[in-house]
Amino acid sequence: MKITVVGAGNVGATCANVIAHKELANEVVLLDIKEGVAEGKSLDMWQTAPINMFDTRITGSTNDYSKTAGSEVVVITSGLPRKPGMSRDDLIATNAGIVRSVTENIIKHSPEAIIIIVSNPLDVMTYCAFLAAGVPSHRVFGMAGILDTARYRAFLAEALDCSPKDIQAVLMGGHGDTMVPLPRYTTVGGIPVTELIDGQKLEAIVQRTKSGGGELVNLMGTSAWYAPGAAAAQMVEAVVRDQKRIFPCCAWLQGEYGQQDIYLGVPVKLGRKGIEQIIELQLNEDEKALLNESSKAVKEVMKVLDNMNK
Ligand SMILES: NC(=O)c1ccc[n+]([C@@H]2O[C@H](COP(=O)([O-])OP(=O)(O)OC[C@H]3O[C@@H](n4cnc5c(N)ncnc54)[C@H](O)[C@@H]3O)[C@@H](O)[C@H]2O)c1
Ligand SMILES: O=C(O)C[C@H](O)C(=O)O
Repeated sequence: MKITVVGAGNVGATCANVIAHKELANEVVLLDIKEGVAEGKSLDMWQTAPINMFDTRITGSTNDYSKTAGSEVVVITSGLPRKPGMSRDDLIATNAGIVRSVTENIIKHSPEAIIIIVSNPLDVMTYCAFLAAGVPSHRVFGMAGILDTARYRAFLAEALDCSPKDIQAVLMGGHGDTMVPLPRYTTVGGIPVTELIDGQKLEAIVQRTKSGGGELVNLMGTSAWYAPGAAAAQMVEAVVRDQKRIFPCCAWLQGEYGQQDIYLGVPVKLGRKGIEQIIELQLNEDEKALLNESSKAVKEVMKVLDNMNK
């Protein structure tokens, strides 16, 4: 088993580190365009192996895609992160070109790979990779929902003074301000969250979740990496261990939820084949309206990409 992580920046390096710690592969290749960065970080990580007791071999490469050949799973994190005052959508002009060329190189050397996109704006970069890869959509999907629900679950655990392990949640829509956390599908040890917290507090947590990425950008001057890296690694784990886990992921919709030809966050089953099932919830009218609003926002950014590709 060989896994490649493209982009050895904050998210990519964190993701590769988690993959190695969990021994999800025999080999992890970290690739970056910046001379020496991937080699340096992978050497540093490899030197933690005798301390942290793992034997996954981590190697680095400066843009030599032949080193990634035969990868079974590839995580793409290459691209600019946003700075305070920017939206994720502002990154499209730079990141679309990066994601397209990276995907083309990856698929040339690993035609059977499953590709997980992390670069922002997430939903549209996943669409961009899908177009560039020319492989079935169950093999190209994006990471956002695991991160967004992790934030939501962490905020709830704090408010309820309980373990985050006991909080289960679903969140749908695009990875932006229009994302749709779903309190009706949130439980704490099997108990509906609405029975444990008052409506106002819950609404405040929903709002904080929607701007959770921006909160961190404002604190750090760049975007988050520990939770994003761990979230992408959790998706890799579900695939390589064929766990058939149910996660919210950014998936290509062909009629599900009334959405056509769009990458959007929905609950899916993740296993060795990638997205093995899209799960359709019976949303109520309010939830449907929020999802439609989010889909509209993503479609607007997809149009920008389509115009760039003309
Ligand atoms: N989906 C999510 O939930 C989520 C979460 C966090 C970050 N992100 C996004 O992930 C991306 C990376 O974030 P980061 O914090 O790691 O940024 P970073 O700047 O720390 O790292 C990005 C890396 O990409 C590399 N890179 C640029 N062009 C490349 C190319 N053509 N080929 C190979 N490598 C290339 C850069 O050299 C850099 O090392 C950003 O677009 C960010 O917005 C998404
Ligand atoms: O907020 C960002 O720009 C990065 C990422 O999408 C996040 O949610 O942390």
